[in-house]
Amino acid sequence: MTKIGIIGGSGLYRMDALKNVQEVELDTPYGPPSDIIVQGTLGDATLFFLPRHGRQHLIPPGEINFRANIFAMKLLGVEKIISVSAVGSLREHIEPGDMVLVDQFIDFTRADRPATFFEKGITGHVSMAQPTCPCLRDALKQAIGSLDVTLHSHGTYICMEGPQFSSRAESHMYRAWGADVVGMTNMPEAKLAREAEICYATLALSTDYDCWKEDEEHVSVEMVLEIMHRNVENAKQVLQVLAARTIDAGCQCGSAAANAVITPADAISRELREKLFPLYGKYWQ
Ligand SMILES: CSC[C@H]1O[C@H](OP(=O)(O)O)[C@H](O)[C@@H]1O
Ligand SMILES: Nc1ncnc2[nH]cnc12
Repeated sequence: MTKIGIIGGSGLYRMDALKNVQEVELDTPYGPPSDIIVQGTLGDATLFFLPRHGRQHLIPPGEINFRANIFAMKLLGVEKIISVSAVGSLREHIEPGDMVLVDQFIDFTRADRPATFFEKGITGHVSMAQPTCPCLRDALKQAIGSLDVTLHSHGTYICMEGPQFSSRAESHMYRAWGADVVGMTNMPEAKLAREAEICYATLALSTDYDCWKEDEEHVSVEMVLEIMHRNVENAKQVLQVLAARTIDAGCQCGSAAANAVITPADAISRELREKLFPLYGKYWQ
């Protein structure tokens, strides 16, 4: 059975459709993940659901322990992660309620978000040229195709620091930089998934026009949650359809770190090798 991790964002805190549900409480070398992970079956897949802000939305974007979340998914054997995220639209044609299959990111986070597993005695550089998994995106595209939802099958997500929403000048700047949607959470999540050799794709739900569009009301939490409540069932439906299908395995995500580590294995301390064994042990046998 394919093991799929779902990282739920604003407005998606549970997945009631899961069968054979078990709650998994895990710890990682980086601390505990955002919440208990709910494991269950859906169609032909085993799903692991983790709300990135916690079930009660206690964790703001800048305080999410992204390393713990991704490491926990790896410990559970997750091979593919779908990030479900609320985003502001930076383009007229991406309307609130639309879905966007993000394929590129701009990391504009600025505070202290630990963004790598390669530190303190090991150096590695993975490629982020194609930061999302083409096979997983394709499977999501097919699944969304069966619903009555407007889908944009490409899009660049700029990850801002937050937690405040952007100023109008920033919103215009993101547009000038080529971003299509804005959010606060997909970085460093996507980078860490790549380092952990887990396929990653973002199912973004457009909830607002941020604040660049002067004929529209500027974004507010109320607006985001209202649109999310109306559309979260669609996102769950997509996951249900996806879980019933076979996802093409032709991507390179599972070996993303194969040639990334510069530090020779015998120069990495035993302690560090033990810590990172769930991620890179296969290269150190
Ligand atoms: C509640 S509005 C801002 C909030 O929503 C998005 O969260 P997520 O990506 O987890 O759905 C955005 O990134 C902000 O964290
Ligand atoms: N306009 C916006 N800016 C940042 N994050 C968001 N999440 C949803 N809408 C957003």
